[in-house]
Amino acid sequence: MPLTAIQDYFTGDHAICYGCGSDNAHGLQVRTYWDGQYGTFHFSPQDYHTAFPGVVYGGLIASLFDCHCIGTAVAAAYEKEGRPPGSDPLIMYVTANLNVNYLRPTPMGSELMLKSHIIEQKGKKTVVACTLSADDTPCANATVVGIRAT
Ligand SMILES: CCCCCCCCCCCC(=O)SCCNC(=O)CCNC(=O)[C@H](O)C(C)(C)COP(=O)(O)OP(=O)(O)OC[C@H]1O[C@@H](n2cnc3c(N)ncnc32)[C@H](O)[C@@H]1OP(=O)(O)O
Repeated sequence: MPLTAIQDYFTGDHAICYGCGSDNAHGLQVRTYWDGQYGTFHFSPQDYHTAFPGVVYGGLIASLFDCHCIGTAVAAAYEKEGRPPGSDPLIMYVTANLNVNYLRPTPMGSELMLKSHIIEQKGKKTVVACTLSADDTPCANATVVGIRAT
């Protein structure tokens, strides 16, 4: 697994995203570690991320999927072009579609693991699938359609 997350290569206007921007002090700080096959991200929900007692808020989960999957699309695109991550010209994707299945309540108090992989890379479009697990139990999964913006 790389030591640097794909989002850590982003600067300026590309580092202000609420989900993953390193310059956004109020953001979620999503970080995607891409190993060429999977993207991995760990997140520990805080007390204020709750929906109701003991259960993580679903909108937060959607946000984690969103930025982690877009980060996966960006990292995989650099790899496909044989270029170092973050190198110019910058590769950036935006979310066209985010589809989340909530399989069971996601417990507060556990570290969450998101694991993503590429389903399709074709033209401007990349489709990414991701599973969110707590204590090795899948709690939600998602499919994200990313469209290349730059
Ligand atoms: C360095 C990094 C920095 C990164 C800096 C940090 C970035 C963090 C990113 C966070 C993620 C976000 O929240 S991004 C913000 C939320 N998203 C947005 O605001 C995007 C708003 N929507 C748009 O701008 C537009 O609709 C686009 C760009 C998504 C698509 O418009 P378009 O360019 O006209 O696309 P178009 O040519 O028609 O379609 C291209 C392909 O995508 C498919 N497609 C288009 N829309 C959809 C859709 N909703 N659902 C499924 N598939 C779709 C088409 O079928 C086609 O597939 P085919 O025929 O080729 O098979």
